[in-house]
Amino acid sequence: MSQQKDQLFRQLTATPGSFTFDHRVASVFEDMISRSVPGYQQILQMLPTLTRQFTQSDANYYDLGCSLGAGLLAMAEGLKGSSATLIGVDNSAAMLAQADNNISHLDKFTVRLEQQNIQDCQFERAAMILMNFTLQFIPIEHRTTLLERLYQSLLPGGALVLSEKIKFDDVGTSAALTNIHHQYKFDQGYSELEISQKRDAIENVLIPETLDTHLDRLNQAGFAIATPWVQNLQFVSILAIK
Ligand SMILES: Nc1ncnc2c1ncn2[C@@H]1O[C@H](C[S@+](CC[C@H]([NH3+])C(=O)[O-])CC(=O)[O-])[C@@H](O)[C@H]1O
Ligand SMILES: O=C(O)C(=O)Cc1ccccc1
Repeated sequence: MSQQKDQLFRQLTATPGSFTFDHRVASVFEDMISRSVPGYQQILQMLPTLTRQFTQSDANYYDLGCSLGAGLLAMAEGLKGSSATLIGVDNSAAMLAQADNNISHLDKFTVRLEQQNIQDCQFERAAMILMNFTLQFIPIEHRTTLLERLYQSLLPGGALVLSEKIKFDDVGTSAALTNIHHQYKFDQGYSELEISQKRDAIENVLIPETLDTHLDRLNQAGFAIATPWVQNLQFVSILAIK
């Protein structure tokens, strides 16, 4: 990946809610997400194992909001030797242009990238669906319908891996974890100005919900099992099984 260091928020330019997945974000995204989301690498590291566990024959493996393709690469690693179709969906052309480059060596599998809003996609015969920090960008009122459609598209025993930034009802808990997260970003080399500008830019763009809201929605959608399997501060990954 020809990625650069994320310095997008060094200048005083960000306006509230201005964050978009344009070419500037795409060109630094790997660095941005690694230094902003504690536990991101930990989730990716375990994905081959999860994928291996949920492999089924003649099935599809989706990465929704695939960005640069990190989830597709991790799932492909778990699928070694099996016949499978990997499908990455993202609505950002800038992200997909780089993803295309990053996945070009995966010639053992059928791999497809689709530039689409995931709300408009058809899904079928899914053994595994990954939504690694993507649902948080979908308007709340559309999340239930989307998860119900994902559930319908999964094969019996299929898995949804849903990673999200979550919020907390308790003010004290929320403040404590937010402060540690800011300290984490500071320790990763972001300045106070960068941290506060990024916070403003993603306000009302990234809309977190509580863990209970996510688990309730998954149960409502029909999932037999829905459980967090990784949590690092306010970043949680849920495993839901049909
Ligand atoms: N409606 C939508 N339709 C399609 N794509 C969307 C939509 N909304 C947002 N996106 C896309 O979802 C991705 C979210 S980033 C995922 C990281 C990746 N999963 C990773 O594991 O590296 C997470 C983050 O930035 O916090 C971006 O590439 C958007 O273009
Ligand atoms: O940077 C943050 O504070 C986040 O919450 C995570 C994030 C990571 C990448 C894009 C948008 C949000």
